[in-house]
Amino acid sequence: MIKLTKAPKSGLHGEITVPGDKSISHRALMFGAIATGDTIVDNFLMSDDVMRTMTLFRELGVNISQVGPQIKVIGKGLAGFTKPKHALNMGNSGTSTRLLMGLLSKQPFDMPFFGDESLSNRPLGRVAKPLSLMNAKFDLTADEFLPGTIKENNRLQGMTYEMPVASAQVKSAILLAGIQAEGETVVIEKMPSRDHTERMLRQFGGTIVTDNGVITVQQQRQLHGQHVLVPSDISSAAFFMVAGLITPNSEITLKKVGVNPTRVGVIKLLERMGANIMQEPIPSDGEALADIIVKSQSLHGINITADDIPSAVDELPILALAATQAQGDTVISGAAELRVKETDRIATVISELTKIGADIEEKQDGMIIHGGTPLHVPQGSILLDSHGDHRIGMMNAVAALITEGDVILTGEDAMGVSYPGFLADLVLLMREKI
Ligand SMILES: O=C(O)C1=C[C@@H](OP(=O)(O)O)[C@@H](O)[C@H](O)C1
Ligand SMILES: C=C(OP(=O)(O)O)C(=O)O
Repeated sequence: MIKLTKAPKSGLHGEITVPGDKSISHRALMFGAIATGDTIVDNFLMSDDVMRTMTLFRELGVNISQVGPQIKVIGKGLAGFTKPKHALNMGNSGTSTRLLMGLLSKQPFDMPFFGDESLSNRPLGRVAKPLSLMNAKFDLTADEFLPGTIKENNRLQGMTYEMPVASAQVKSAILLAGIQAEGETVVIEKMPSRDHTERMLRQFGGTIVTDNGVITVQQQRQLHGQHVLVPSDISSAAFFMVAGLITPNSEITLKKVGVNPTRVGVIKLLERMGANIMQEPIPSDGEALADIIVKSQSLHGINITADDIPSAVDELPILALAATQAQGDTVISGAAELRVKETDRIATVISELTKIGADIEEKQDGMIIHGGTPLHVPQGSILLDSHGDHRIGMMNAVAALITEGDVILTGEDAMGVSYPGFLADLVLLMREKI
């Protein structure tokens, strides 16, 4: 439990380097583990979810160590894992679970796996079904949830699969099985989702062809350990972008943020809301990087539709907060995926922001946010709860900056899933301007 005060009248000021990208850190461990030779990772994210993936690979016999500020993974190759002694604990992490169902779908032993309460309510049929078409085998609950078992299997068969949902986790699970399958594996995406798996496979020496939403891989003979530089996570930076925009008199610089085109939806949507967000590109051999500068500005409501969702899927809670401060209505539709994240993020965004005066209507696949509502605590103090969801916890903290009255955050530990030092960084920005 932690009490947050409103931001000072002088606003939020300073420079923040948010931690490494969660999606890319997971994948650096995965590719490092299945490659031969050493992989060195810079700016690796030490958060609860990524540490889960690290622990899982250690249980599979992979040597992973910290060398100064870097992480070193000694690759085992795809056939080098040893049978884990315990059931694999996936914690709260959807990315670990779904990607590893693909990556570990051709191992000579059964692997029981389980997760926490939230993860045990997230759908796995979306990966189990396509992977089963490739001859992978899973035992899951009748509803296709955890706990379950990734079954022993010695043969995968390539296939062509048209994705029914826009999901980088589903796409990545199929590709990570595809690189071990006989024949060709083709994934067809209607809407582009984050492409870190495709980029990293290429970086590790693999062959992959991407052509207008059609992604083709073959069985890969050998991948080679690499040096991976993880950009700062745009999904974490998004909380400070919105904080800077909606807190009067602010100016915040976010350093070396990953601006991969499949991830910059939050910037594009804020620009559509009228924000002027400065990007100073930084030369990079890998994923695109930029410093991002935001100043307080007025915003207006917009329509956010299905096409906008994949590149901003994790940023919708903080965008909803921005919309409460915009002039006019913001209509979010085609976002039913929000209902199957760490929480039902349509329900939890509404439950927390309406406690402090936001005016939001719930829709099955989104919400209508009636903007221009000053946020205030109706009486005494108010508890804003994360519901165990890191992104809801961080949204609550940013809301507190502009809320009149005493806001007490509960369940703030959840922030450690993607950004353990979030509150410390926020407090840094709140120091009076010198
Ligand atoms: O592939 C990834 O690293 C992720 C994909 C997204 O999930 P979906 O594939 O379910 O959309 C995103 O919400 C998650 O935080 C990370
Ligand atoms: C949905 C998220 O992660 P995951 O699916 O890996 O639990 C997230 O980080 O917002």
